[in-house]
Amino acid sequence: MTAIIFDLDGTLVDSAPDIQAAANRMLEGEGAEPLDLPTVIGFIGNGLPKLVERAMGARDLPMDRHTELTARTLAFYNAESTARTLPYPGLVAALDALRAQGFALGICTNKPAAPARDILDQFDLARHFEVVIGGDTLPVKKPDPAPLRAAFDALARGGLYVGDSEVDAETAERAGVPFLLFTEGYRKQPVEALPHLARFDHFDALPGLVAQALARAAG
Ligand SMILES: O=C(O)COP(=O)(O)O
Ligand SMILES: [Mg+2]
Repeated sequence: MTAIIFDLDGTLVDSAPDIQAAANRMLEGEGAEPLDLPTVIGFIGNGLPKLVERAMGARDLPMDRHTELTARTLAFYNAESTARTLPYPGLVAALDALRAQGFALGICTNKPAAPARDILDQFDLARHFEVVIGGDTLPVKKPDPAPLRAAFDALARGGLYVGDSEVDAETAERAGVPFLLFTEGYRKQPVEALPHLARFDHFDALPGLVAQALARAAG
């Protein structure tokens, strides 16, 4: 049996507006101007500590202040991680179809594991996934391949990675795993710039694409 591991932010759920709200509450506390949504989307992908660093921009940020602001942003986010977040259209039907075909599903995200699980619970998605590796599950984050390898190891099988970003494409490449690119997420560059076996713009297409991709990866 094959495993399919998914990224979370910008892949399964459009979560940027809640991330923006948490970042802006932190910035407000610092007396700083709020960030617009495209700017925040550009900061997503390398995990929350990196997002806080980017949100604070050129401001002097010693390590203990960074730790404190990251904790504060995470607390704001944990308190409200789903108010403005939505799964992408067709997601549940695609997950049902993949599980009916016998695939084991998992998550490998740079989002901390606690809010990742809250989001999965809130949208009744948790039942689809046998493993959740968050950005704070291991000492390293994507694009280090270790979190993705840990997800496959937990399911004791190989397979495909599905994600939306440069970070995901690099992670898959470094892990030696075929990558499927969801094109409606938070990617910064054109699709051609990201190594991928195949891509899709709606979850209705995913089950068929997985079958094709596995045939191509095998052939
Ligand atoms: O938390 C982030 O920066 C990105 O999260 P993701 O890995 O689910 O896209
Ligand atoms: Mg993502």
